[in-house]
Amino acid sequence: MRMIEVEDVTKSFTVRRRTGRFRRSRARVRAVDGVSFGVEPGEFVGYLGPNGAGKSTTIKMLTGILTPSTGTVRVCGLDPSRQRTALARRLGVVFGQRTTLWWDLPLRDSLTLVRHLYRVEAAAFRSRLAELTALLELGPFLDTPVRQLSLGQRMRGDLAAALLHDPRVLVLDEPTIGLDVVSKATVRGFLERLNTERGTTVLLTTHDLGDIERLCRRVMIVDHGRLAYDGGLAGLRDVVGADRQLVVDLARPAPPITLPGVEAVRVDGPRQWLRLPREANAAAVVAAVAERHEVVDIALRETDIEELVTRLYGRARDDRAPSR
Ligand SMILES: Nc1ncnc2c1ncn2[C@@H]1O[C@H](COP(=O)(O)OP(=O)(O)OP(=O)(O)O)[C@@H](O)[C@H]1O
Repeated sequence: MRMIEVEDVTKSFTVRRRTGRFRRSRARVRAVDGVSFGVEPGEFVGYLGPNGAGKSTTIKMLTGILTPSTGTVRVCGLDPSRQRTALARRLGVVFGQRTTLWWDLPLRDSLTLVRHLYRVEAAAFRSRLAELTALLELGPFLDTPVRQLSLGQRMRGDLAAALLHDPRVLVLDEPTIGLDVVSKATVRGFLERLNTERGTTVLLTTHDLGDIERLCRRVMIVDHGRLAYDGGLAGLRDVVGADRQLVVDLARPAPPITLPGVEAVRVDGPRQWLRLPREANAAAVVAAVAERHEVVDIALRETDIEELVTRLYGRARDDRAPSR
């Protein structure tokens, strides 16, 4: 059974717009527009898109907070909006922007309350709490009130709360937002282990491409409510048609290097940046450059993921421009 199944789902909202000084009209906004995808057990999937693309709306439909306007959603075989209580036992949810913990209670007491909400047995709770405390390094602040925790500590506490009942699927909305480098690394390392060692299925929305590169074997990119891409990171390079760059350090400054199919896109003293088409044989280009010039150092760079995603967002917009 697939862990998540989304079939031709749309979600529209009615919004009121000012159309004149005293006039308002109602308009329908399609936040999610015909999205379909499936997630298999044990997958780790990234859900990316610019602001307002429809990510949070999708997550809310997966967790049962919102009901789709049309189409069907199944998580662990259940209809989230109709079987929310049954689903809660199989699903963990973390929203980076808000906490599910009680501000005035020490973290330990908050987690005990969560234990009762999910009806986790005392023995299972003890061993699970001990395990999560070790993995997320909660020990030093288990007895601190939640309001006194740093953002990174609170996020680790929220992860523990979402996972106390050992759900099969974990849905995360921006779990690393605002975290410093060390906290990010802890959270990412934890999620990676959860997925590889426990087999928990994870769906993650983020604007942080570092999260995606570190964790996700598959990415879905949504733009204007539609899926613009669904596949591996390597495939994204092919879809966007990304070039590679050869950075060449010569012994001394020289005019821009020209070779068939290769273009010097930047020259800075003895350093030149050459654009290689994807199909070019990098070894042959390196040999040709070395034959003509005295080369001190050479590096081959793939277009980074930030650039790929920016290009894909731009392309999705260009595709739609004529119909708007
Ligand atoms: N309750 C609502 N009522 C009206 N419009 C809404 C509502 N919720 C979302 N929208 C609109 O739906 C669209 C998608 O919003 P959504 O929050 O899903 O985007 P997002 O991809 O999560 O963005 P971000 O990265 O900024 O969180 C936006 O145009 C938003 O204004």
